[in-house]
Amino acid sequence: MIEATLCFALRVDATGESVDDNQRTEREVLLIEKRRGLGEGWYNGPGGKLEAGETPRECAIRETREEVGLEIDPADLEKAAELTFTLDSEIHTFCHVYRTESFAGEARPSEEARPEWVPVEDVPYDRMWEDDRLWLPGVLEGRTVVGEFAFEGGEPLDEADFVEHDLEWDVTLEEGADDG
Ligand SMILES: Nc1nc2c([nH]c(=O)n2[C@H]2C[C@H](O)[C@@H](COP(=O)(O)OP(=O)(O)OP(=O)(O)O)O2)c(=O)[nH]1
Repeated sequence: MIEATLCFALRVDATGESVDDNQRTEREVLLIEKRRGLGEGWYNGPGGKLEAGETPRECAIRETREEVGLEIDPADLEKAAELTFTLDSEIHTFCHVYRTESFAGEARPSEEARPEWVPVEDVPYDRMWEDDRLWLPGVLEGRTVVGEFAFEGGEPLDEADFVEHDLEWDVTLEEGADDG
């Protein structure tokens, strides 16, 4: 089983667009266009596989730094979801999902990722993993979720068929003892 992470950074953008002379503010999420590996060409949050000895929280922070150059304090990461992806009835990947509204630095591209701030209302679900439209909107609203997503058709996971899912919302997500 692969253990992996995703990290969704959120900010409020004052667009300055006037609606009846009121300044409109818009929440934005930092997505990446993945340049290689699993999910290449699709949008996702920064993230990736845990390295040996690393906690999920440390992994989410490292991957966000490596892929887009933002620095996040561990205390500012909020656990938002735990997602299990099965492939042909076996657990393929367990993914820890975090969100944060506090970070330092400006997003910059890397070999793995092209970052893009996207209005939360305009997330390009048609260019993402098929299951994301089921859980990411709630996560971006601040909810928590535990989900299981079944894929069939053999490796690689991103070419398999998404066949069924189960979601439990607004759960308390326990942090592991080493994932403080
Ligand atoms: N949003 C979303 N992300 C997913 C799904 N399934 C899935 O594995 N992921 C994530 C978990 C990981 O963050 C990422 C895959 O890990 P990765 O980016 O390290 O994979 P890779 O093959 O590119 O590995 P590497 O070469 O960088 O080592 O994709 C899904 O259905 N939706």
